[in-house]
Parts: sequence; structure tokens; C-alpha cells
Amino acid sequence: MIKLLLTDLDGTLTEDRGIYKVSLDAIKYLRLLEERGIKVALVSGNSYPVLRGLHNYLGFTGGVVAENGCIVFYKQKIRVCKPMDRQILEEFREKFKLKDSWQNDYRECDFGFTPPDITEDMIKWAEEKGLYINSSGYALHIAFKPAGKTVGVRKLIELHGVKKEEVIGIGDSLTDLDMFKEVGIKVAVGNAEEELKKEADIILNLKSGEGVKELVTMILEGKLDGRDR
Ligand SMILES: O=C(O)COP(=O)(O)O
Ligand SMILES: [Mg+2]
Repeated sequence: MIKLLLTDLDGTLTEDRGIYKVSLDAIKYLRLLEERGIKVALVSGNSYPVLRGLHNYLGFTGGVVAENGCIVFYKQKIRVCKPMDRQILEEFREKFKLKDSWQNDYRECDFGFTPPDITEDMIKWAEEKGLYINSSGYALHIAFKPAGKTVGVRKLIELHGVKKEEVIGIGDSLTDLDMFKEVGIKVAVGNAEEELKKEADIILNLKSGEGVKELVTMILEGKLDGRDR
């Protein structure tokens, strides 16, 4: 039985990848799950204040995994990664001529930069410094290892006291590969990155928010029953 649904934000709850407008249909359908007793949690690279605000105002009760796994909230706020070093941020920004995400003022461990394209040079630089590096398609992210959605999702599931098999996760980008490692059912929206689709148990027909609606309909119609047992 599914008890907890983890959803990514950018590219998943939005109307499409690359835009910020949230799909109202996706929210409406996720609330139907909440009414049936399935908790919804936001698992994203966005900062804690942004996600905590959305979580409350959108009517979700499953909590939040912010900063790509580094900050977890469910009844209490827990930081699970090492705080970032300002000098490293400066070096990354200068060396690769990047722009800070406006949310960097509100971040502790994982920081975001644009443009969102990762290069081989960046990966090499991050490896040498023991840093996690990834792209959500919206922003480049760096944090001290261990980081990534894996560490935060593991903590959130522990706080809920549910089994991995009772958790379903939906996403669109490479950062969601880390979420997939910790959930029983892995779902990719129709317009997700090919690499994520390869790892998914379910690939939706529809893109982003419409895909979320498609998945919720499947859950409510009992189409996933048995899959998680
Ligand atoms: O880059 C971001 O902060 C957005 O990431 P998300 O797709 O995990 O919501
Ligand atoms: Mg995303």
C-alpha cells in the first residue's frame, strides 16, 4: 500500500520543464491523495524556505526534502549535509562564469547556479574538492559529499517510519536518480531526461504536471496495487 508520495518540484509539478509556473491540476490531484490518507512530500533542489512555504500553502503534509537532500523537514527541521564554504562558492562562480540563484541567500549546504549546463571541467573540479555536482535542468548544484536527494529521502522515510515499498517517487531530471534509489516505485514524467526514464518503473505518457495528474489517477484507480508488494 502506498503511504507516501515524493514529488520533485521544477519540471515535475510545473506545467513543463524549464518553466516555473506550477500546474494547478497537479496540485488539485495531489490534494485528492492527501484526502485519501496518502501523504505528499516535496523533494527538490530548491531552498528550504521556498519548499516549506509551498508545502504548507499547497496543502501537503508529508514534509520537505530541500537543497537536493541536505535539509529535511517533517515535524522538525534537520540538516543532513555539511554547511557550504563561501570560498568554494566564490571559486566555482568565478572559474566557470556562473550566476548565483536568487535562493542562494537562503541556502545552507547545496547552492544553485545558472546556466544549468554541466561540463567535464566542472565535474573534474568538483571531484578534486570532494563535492557533489549535478543539474536539475534549471540550475547547477554543488554541495559537500555526501549529498544528493538520496541522503535526504532516506532521512524523511525514517522520520515517517514507513517502508521503502510504501513510498512512490516522481521526477524529471538527473537529480531524481538519487531519489529513485530510496523509493519502492520510481516514476518519470513523459518529458523526463532519458537517463531517468531508463531507471523508472513507470514512464508516464504526459509531461510534467499533466504527468502528475496521470499518476494520481492511476493510484486512485488502484492500478498500482500489487506493484509495491
Ligand atoms: O534546481 C533546482 O533547484 C530545482 O530542482 P528540482 O527539479 O529538484 O525541483
Ligand atoms: Mg526537477
